[in-house]
Amino acid sequence: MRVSIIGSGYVGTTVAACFADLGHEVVNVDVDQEIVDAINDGEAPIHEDGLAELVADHAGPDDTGRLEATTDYAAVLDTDVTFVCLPTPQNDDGSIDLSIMEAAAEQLGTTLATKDAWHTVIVKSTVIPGSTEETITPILEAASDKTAGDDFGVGMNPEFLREGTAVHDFLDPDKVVLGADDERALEDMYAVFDPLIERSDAPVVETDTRTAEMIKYANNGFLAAKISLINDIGNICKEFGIDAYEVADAIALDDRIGEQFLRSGVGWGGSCFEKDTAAIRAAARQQDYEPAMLDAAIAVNNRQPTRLLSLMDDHVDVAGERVAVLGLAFKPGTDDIRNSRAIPVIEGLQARGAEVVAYDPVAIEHMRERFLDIEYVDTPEAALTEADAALVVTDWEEITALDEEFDAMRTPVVVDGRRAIDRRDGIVYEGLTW
Ligand SMILES: NC(=O)c1ccc[n+]([C@@H]2O[C@H](COP(=O)([O-])OP(=O)(O)OC[C@H]3O[C@@H](n4cnc5c(N)ncnc54)[C@H](O)[C@@H]3O)[C@@H](O)[C@H]2O)c1
Ligand SMILES: O=c1ccn([C@@H]2O[C@H](COP(=O)(O)OP(=O)(O)O[C@H]3O[C@H](CO)[C@@H](O)[C@H](O)[C@H]3O)[C@@H](O)[C@H]2O)c(=O)[nH]1
Repeated sequence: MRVSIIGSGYVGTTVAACFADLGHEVVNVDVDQEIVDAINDGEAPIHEDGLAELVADHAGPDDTGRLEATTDYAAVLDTDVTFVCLPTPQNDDGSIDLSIMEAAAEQLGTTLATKDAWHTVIVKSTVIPGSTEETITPILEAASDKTAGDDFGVGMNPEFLREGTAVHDFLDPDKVVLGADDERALEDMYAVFDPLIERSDAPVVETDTRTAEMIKYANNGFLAAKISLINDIGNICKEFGIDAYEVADAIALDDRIGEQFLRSGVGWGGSCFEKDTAAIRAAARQQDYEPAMLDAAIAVNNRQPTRLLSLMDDHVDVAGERVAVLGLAFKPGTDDIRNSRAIPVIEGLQARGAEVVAYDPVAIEHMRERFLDIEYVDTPEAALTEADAALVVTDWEEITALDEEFDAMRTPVVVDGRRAIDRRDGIVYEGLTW
């Protein structure tokens, strides 16, 4: 199959490299020349485990020739299907901002106007139910002067990969959701996904585009709420002096609960949970429905960094004192700091007049753009030296391995938001939920 992919970020580049690896001929279309040049040089434009190898295998000088990139939308004309992997950010009121999708649909439709053969467009971006059918398809029809279902197909295929394990998640998914409103579009989606379905044995969910769109929000809403529920339970455990991790291990033995996403602590961050829960809440309110559970999930998540800071306040007044923040990325394995819990933690420290010194193995450059006026150091030891408190925000391996490094602190108060550090003599240790 010849596949074009509009948007070459976390999702678009991963999907393109994986499809090339599965034997398809793939072209990435992106407005960013640097990203396009990187791919054509055989280099991954983002940091994802296993991605550099795949891009090097299929694009660049000694490649299989199955992956290339361009800024020119005309490249879609030489392909059979187009995946749209563009950003779907939020407006100030939390609702979805579809303007990037709309502009791209217009450009794609105008390009497809000159194609005589059938073509299928598949929305992979996370979009509110009805967006593909009521917004994207009419723009494609108007710009191409063609009719969906007769001249071209439209599908919706939500993506469930996680940052940090994107290549693995894409190649070995728990499920593949194929949403289509016409038979031919569904056939094209199968033609692209068959090698993946065969290799991974993943169950396929066949549905319409609106349901496919909702499945993505339900998936993320459920996972975000699951973490908030274990955080709520964890906060109660802490009040009773009970270890929430021991409780979580026990409830995980119930198949109906399962063991994943039961790590309580400073809460969820990242590019998706916040914007997707906000977008589906806003959409629900537009339908006059009050999404009480999702509201609560967000409220609990916002509370966790405040609880971390107040546990620190119980032991030390940090005004004018040095405080180490260990971990800045929203989770280990990525340099992404979008909605990282480190942001409210640093804001809280600054509000207390603390001198903040931050460490992260890969995310410092990104955080420097957010906070110019704090100190960044290359090692956890440097952050801890002469510190009056240490706050653990991301459970990187080099942070969980810390031990005697805490001896260099002036006042050894350690408040752990990720259950990364072992309690031991010589430090005043507070776990957020244990
Ligand atoms: N990041 C994730 O882990 C993840 C997982 C599942 C789903 N999603 C969803 O997938 C979508 C894409 O997310 P992402 O994280 O890959 O975004 P991203 O910001 O990493 O990448 C988007 C890319 O689109 C390019 N772009 C912007 N406007 C363009 C245009 N008009 N034409 C061509 N290219 C253009 C940008 O240059 C960028 O490279 C979003 O809807 C997101 O919610 C993301
Ligand atoms: O038990 C847990 C599990 C995760 N987290 C936190 O939750 C956040 C999100 O983690 P994760 O889901 O692993 O990362 P994402 O890359 O944001 O992936 C989510 O968002 C993507 C974008 O929509 C979806 O595709 C994925 O399925 C979904 O897991 C991070 O801050 C984690 O530290 C916890 O606090 N406790």
